[in-house]
Amino acid sequence: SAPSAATAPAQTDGLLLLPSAFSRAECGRIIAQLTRDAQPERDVRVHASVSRTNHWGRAPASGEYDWIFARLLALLPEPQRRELWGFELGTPGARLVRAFAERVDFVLLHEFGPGDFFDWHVDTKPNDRTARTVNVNVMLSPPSDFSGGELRVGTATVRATQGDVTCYPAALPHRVEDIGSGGRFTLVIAVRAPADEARQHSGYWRLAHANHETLRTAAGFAATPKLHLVRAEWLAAQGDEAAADDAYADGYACSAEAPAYARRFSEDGARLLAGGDARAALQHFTMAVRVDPTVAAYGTARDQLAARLSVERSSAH
Ligand SMILES: O=C(O)CCC(=O)C(=O)O
Ligand SMILES: [Fe+2]
Repeated sequence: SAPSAATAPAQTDGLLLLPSAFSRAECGRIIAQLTRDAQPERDVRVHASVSRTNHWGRAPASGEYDWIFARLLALLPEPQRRELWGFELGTPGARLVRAFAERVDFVLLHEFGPGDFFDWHVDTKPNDRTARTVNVNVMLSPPSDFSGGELRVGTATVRATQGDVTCYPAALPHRVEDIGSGGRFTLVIAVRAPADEARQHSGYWRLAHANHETLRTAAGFAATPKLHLVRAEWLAAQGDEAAADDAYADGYACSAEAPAYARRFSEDGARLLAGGDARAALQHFTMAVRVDPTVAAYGTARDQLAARLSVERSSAH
């Protein structure tokens, strides 16, 4: 049988840890169960910044994973079972496991080998219709099996050992550090709300937004283009286009390709101007200046166009 959690789980705004939830043998059983049926799927997307192998599980309601769900629920104390970042993980009683299974969007075994990684991302944003809420992450490999590969969630770095479970909101930026050597297996259990709208009323977005704001002040944020990009997409999903543009600009500006991005904005702006769309051109010139303030010509182009537009505006009155 599995060791039980020695201490009550620690929950911060972004993380809930269930140490030693599964024994070594059970971790092996999970890997065997998930690699038995499905064909592995190599998932390498440069622009989504991921490199890993997926082993997709069967339908969560199939009953195959009930023993895993039952363990998680047994280790979750009642208050957190009822409310984890605004969501209940099932109703108490005999139907607890079945109710939880209905809340599971998918079960997925991740396999990371040497050179694999998973850059900063969120798994859900406002209005994306996924209803995703909580990610449950079971570390299936012992630390001696691989180097690198730490899970980072918001400002926290998770030092999980085999059998440990980490729960966190799917809307909080997270990342798997590059794997140096060996193999890293994790089981991902993606939990969702009964309906997408439920997240609106639960305070889920409010909390997620607070987490994004906290992360923004963390060391390393300012110089990490991908974090700015994730933040920009988050703000855009919330409908805050102006703040999103600022975040995009910050992301381009701190990337190694900043001069090339700025040149592209400048060229696109010139094209838009030639095509008669002066407003959009001004936006592009403004981005060029923000992304690479060292090129004086971008500032000149922006200032001249801004002056011209303001003259046109005042003479129209
Ligand atoms: O730890 C992992 O393997 C993946 C983490 C992740 O991004 C996720 O579970 O959504
Ligand atoms: Fe994720």
